[in-house]
Amino acid sequence: MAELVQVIVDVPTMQTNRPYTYRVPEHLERQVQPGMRVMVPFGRGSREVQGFVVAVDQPGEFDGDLKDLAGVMDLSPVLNDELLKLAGWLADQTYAFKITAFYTMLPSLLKAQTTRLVRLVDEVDEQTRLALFADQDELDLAKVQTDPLALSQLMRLRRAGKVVIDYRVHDRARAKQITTITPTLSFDDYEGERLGVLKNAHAQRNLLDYLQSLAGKTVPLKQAQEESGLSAATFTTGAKRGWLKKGQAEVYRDPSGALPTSPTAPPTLNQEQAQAVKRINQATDQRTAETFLLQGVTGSGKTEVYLRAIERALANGRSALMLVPEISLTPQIVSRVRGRFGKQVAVLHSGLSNGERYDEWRRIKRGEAKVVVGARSAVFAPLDNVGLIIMDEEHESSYKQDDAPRYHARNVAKWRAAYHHAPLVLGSATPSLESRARAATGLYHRLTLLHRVNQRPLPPIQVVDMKREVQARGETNYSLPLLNLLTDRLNKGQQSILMLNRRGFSSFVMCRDCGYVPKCPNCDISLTLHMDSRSLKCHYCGHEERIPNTCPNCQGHRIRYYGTGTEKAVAELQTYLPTARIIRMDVDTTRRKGMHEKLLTKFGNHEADILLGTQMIAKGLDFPGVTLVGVLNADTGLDLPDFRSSERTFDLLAQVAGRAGRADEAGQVVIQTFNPDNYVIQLARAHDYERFFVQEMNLRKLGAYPPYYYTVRVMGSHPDEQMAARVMQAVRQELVGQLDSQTIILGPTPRAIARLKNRYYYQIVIKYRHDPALHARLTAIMEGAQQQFDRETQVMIDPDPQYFL
Ligand SMILES: Nc1ncnc2c1ncn2[C@@H]1O[C@H](COP(=O)(O)OP(=O)(O)OP(=O)(O)O)[C@@H](O)[C@H]1O
Ligand SMILES: [Zn+2]
Ligand SMILES: [Zn+2]
Repeated sequence: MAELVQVIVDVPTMQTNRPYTYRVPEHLERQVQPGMRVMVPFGRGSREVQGFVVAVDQPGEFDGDLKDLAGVMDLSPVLNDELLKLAGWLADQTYAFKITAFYTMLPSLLKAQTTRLVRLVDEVDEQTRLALFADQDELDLAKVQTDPLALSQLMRLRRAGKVVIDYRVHDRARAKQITTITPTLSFDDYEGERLGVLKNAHAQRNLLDYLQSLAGKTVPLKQAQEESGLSAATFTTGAKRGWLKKGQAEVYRDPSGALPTSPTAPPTLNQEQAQAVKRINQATDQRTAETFLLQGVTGSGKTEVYLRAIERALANGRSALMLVPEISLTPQIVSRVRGRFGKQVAVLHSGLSNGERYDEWRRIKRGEAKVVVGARSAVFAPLDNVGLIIMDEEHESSYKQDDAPRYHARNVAKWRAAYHHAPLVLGSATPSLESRARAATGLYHRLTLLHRVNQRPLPPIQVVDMKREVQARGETNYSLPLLNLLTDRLNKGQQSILMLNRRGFSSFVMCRDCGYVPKCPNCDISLTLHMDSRSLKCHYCGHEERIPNTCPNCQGHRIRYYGTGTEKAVAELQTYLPTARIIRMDVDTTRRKGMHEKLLTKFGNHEADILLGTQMIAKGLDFPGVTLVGVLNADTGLDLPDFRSSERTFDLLAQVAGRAGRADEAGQVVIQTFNPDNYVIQLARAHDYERFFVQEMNLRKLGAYPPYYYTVRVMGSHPDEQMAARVMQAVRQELVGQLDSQTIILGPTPRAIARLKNRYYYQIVIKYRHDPALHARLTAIMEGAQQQFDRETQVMIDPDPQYFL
């Protein structure tokens, strides 16, 4: 009767996307658990690959054909039961390989082939210590793989918490160590030692004084040197004389060490906030997996509501997960959460080094961090006993991952909330239409914050028609009304924020005279510019036309690729306002780590008058000194070939306008546009999300777009363009007639970036309302693609795509 395990191997192909059975060698029996990584022989030649144990079977008859596990990578599971289940669901929902789903949940350090070090962290009996570790306090796990006795002893020590396992790729990725010193003698014994020290050996005498003052306490060597003023060499001498013991302590890298974390006293909640907190806390207490939509205008104090709700979850002995769109863009939120909950907070985001990320992940896994703040992938944080999940700015498209697994963090959050019986709070000033619609049908519980805190008004918005400005003064980024207000703020010593929207840079054309943007005659969305073929294409239906020389609307000759750079905008502004101190913020100036925070801190300290940046400045900033916000080009983005372009533009305008007048001084907003009458601009000007919602829903209904329809995109790629097109034609044929009568299949069309890494991409878009057969059909198509065509064929499926380019 041999023990058998089911293993998903790290061979990401369609054929290997299922568990393989392995026999557990005798010395590992009853040691291997689901969620552990193992090494297994695989395929022809039986090379060793990494894999994840997904199940341990009841001991069964030994089957001679089965291979043995080659070894274990972990002494305890890296994925718990919840995350294992979640991975299975994720792979299925997003049409991804199971192995890809596993790796998505883990810090990248655990993905690579790493050296695994077992380290002693507690006293063990001398015999075991010598036998296993010789005179070291760490050992390479690979070296004892073939020693059954040693392995089982280590697993026992691991369960007793006496050893930990560390992964080493490069040195910097290890758990960070510092040297410590510990006094070894009693106060009186140090007095005795004094007698043996030469009169003029001042350093050693001072060392004895210092050691006495420690009263047995362990301190970092660096701190000891600073406090005593003694050199490292003196401490080494002390160690040789037996006065102190040197040791190693593990410290966590602190990814947000630079952020201010002054403890903040919570303000008294206003009535709207209190009401929202009360409802959420009720659900937390009663452990109901209810979804709330917290719809609060900018500056209404949503963050404070989150903090109070987290407080309640913690008070109930549970943990909390808070998702934010992109942490490096919202350092202020992180510092507020840290300010409230201190060391209990772990921060996860893409800007961390591998080592930092791994440290934070371990702190969470060990239960040392109970609150996790992080961007998209933090939704997989290995928290136990989750009592609350928050998703700030829930409408942000960055919550959807573009690569496999193509998941939306909102759906994962929902799954985990249900698993833990915890409420999920979706917060936004401008909810996604999907979420707002669900709140309308009662699926979500809607909570509103209609007013800014302290009843400050939302800032008035002036819309400036740039067509007239450009006619009167020639090409410029700055209208007269905006320049006048900027000058006024400069004179008053107040600050301004200017946004240059670069979304969709150069990917469409627009008439500079009348604002006309060519649209698809079939789909009513803007056409995408293809420079290679000098044509305009529609990505839904494949319609194609030449770039016009004259404007079909006004017969003007100034058809331009739309877009303008921040650098140019700053230079132009400086000519109008030579004395203004301007900070430029875009991908170029924030590429270096920490620069984003630095620039914001500088602006916060009023070391600059104007912050000019791309849409990265729109989010979450809370600067009391800002009384003017200007949007230089509201149109960019408005006419992108995407049914969500209006929604995104509205969101962005509402967000950026929300940065003005958050403190005592009233704010003012200027929106420059070539389309002043566009309903998106008009409703943003009126701060009227609710009317925008109603109007946009009507358009979505007419166009059969989400949230009335679900969408899924099927992409096929091949090194040969003909083949890529043929594959997608065939996929279409397989679906036609097999789906619900209301289901719509569009395409195939070439993708905007039709060729990537020497592969050609074609896609079809499927729109459906209710189609129970679709999921299984698509899964089958993906699984069968390589057999049906050739090995070079790839079929990828993207459920609910955020972009269609
Ligand atoms: N009850 C309160 N009393 C006084 N001040 C408050 C209260 N609640 C929040 N604030 C303060 O009001 C400001 C705005 O709050 P907050 O940033 O939470 O709003 P928000 O809704 O998250 O805004 P946005 O969506 O624009 O980022 C913050 O400086 C916050 O400290
Ligand atoms: Zn025109
Ligand atoms: Zn079209």
